[in-house]
Amino acid sequence: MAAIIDGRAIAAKLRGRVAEEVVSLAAEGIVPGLAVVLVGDDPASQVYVRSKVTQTLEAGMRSFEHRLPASTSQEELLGFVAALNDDDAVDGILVQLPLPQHIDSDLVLDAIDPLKDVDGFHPVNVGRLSTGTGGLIPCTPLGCMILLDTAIDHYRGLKAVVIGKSNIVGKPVAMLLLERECTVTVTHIATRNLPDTVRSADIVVVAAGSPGLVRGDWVKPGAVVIDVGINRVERDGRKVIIGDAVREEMDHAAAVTPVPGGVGPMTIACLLSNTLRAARRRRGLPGAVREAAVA
Ligand SMILES: NC(=O)C1=CN([C@@H]2O[C@H](COP(=O)(O)OP(=O)(O)OC[C@H]3O[C@@H](n4cnc5c(N)ncnc54)[C@H](OP(=O)(O)O)[C@@H]3O)[C@@H](O)[C@H]2O)C=CC1
Ligand SMILES: Nc1nc(=O)c2c([nH]1)NC[C@@H]1CN(c3ccc(C(=O)N[C@@H](CCC(=O)O)C(=O)O)cc3)C=[N+]21
Ligand SMILES: [Mg+2]
Repeated sequence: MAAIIDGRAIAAKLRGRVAEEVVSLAAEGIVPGLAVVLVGDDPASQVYVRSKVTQTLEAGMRSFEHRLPASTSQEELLGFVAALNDDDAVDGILVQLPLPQHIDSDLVLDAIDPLKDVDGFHPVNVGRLSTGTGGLIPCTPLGCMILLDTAIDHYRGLKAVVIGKSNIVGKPVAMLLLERECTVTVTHIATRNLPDTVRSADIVVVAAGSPGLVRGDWVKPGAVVIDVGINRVERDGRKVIIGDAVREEMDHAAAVTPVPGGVGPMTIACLLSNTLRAARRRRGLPGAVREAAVA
């Protein structure tokens, strides 16, 4: 039987460590603050933003929630981000994606102060990740690595296959695996013979947004499967959330992450840990939780 990696429990532990560090920073008069900006009323985004706000407050940090109408212009949003950059109470800025069609999200991400970019999406942080020179690391990839660490002792030389090449998951998780000296293959919609490519993997990270894409016979016995996919589907007349891998077919894997309760909760815990890290860094204090979690 494959081990089920308990993302909820691991995320709760990480949030607990963040909360402890927040307490010790408070003794120095520092309270980290996270600003979350939501433009429009995408229902999934509203759910995520609510969890982020609640968990930020539970960790003892300040939360600044900004809900802007879908009609917000690009100029207005850029002005808003500039104000958050200048606000000393704000250590982290997250602009929830996707943004409405009429807004160029690359321009918005470019406008965020890299030191406050807790999503790790600014080109400076993307560059820092690719050169291995510090910076803020995207939350979902970071969460994937923390979960992988529970199942893998030695990454060096392992074959990792990443399904998906997005800027927010596929590419950065591939960079982190490469940093650990895995041999990394990044696949996407044009990849030929995806099943055979996946069959060669010791580590599979799937972030395609395609429910049930990865079948049991794609997965080598003893491989570890990290399922990033969040798909809302109807099953037996009920709305449920499932991942990109068929969990029931993964018994021969060494370990798999469930959906829900796997990568999702880690994403938010890593957001809190990045906010703490940004708060420390901005004040010239040495690093925070991340070093301990992903050495
Ligand atoms: N758990 C969490 O915290 C998070 C979960 N997610 C979830 O992860 C999934 C991916 O998110 P995101 O990266 O933003 O999505 P994107 O849609 O931006 O990227 C999906 C990627 O998967 C590739 N892809 C899609 N279908 C296939 C297929 N059948 N075969 C091979 N490759 C495929 C696409 O290829 P191509 O580029 O060629 O089109 C693309 O590179 C979604 O379900 C999303 O909801 C996302 C962020 C956080
Ligand atoms: N700027 C930006 N940063 C993001 O990090 C970002 C974003 N935009 N846009 C959307 C995606 C998606 N995302 C998730 C966060 C938490 C869960 C999560 O907590 N999932 C739980 C609950 C799932 C549920 O019930 O909906 C779970 O998987 O167990 C999932 C997905 C962050 N994203
Ligand atoms: Mg895309």
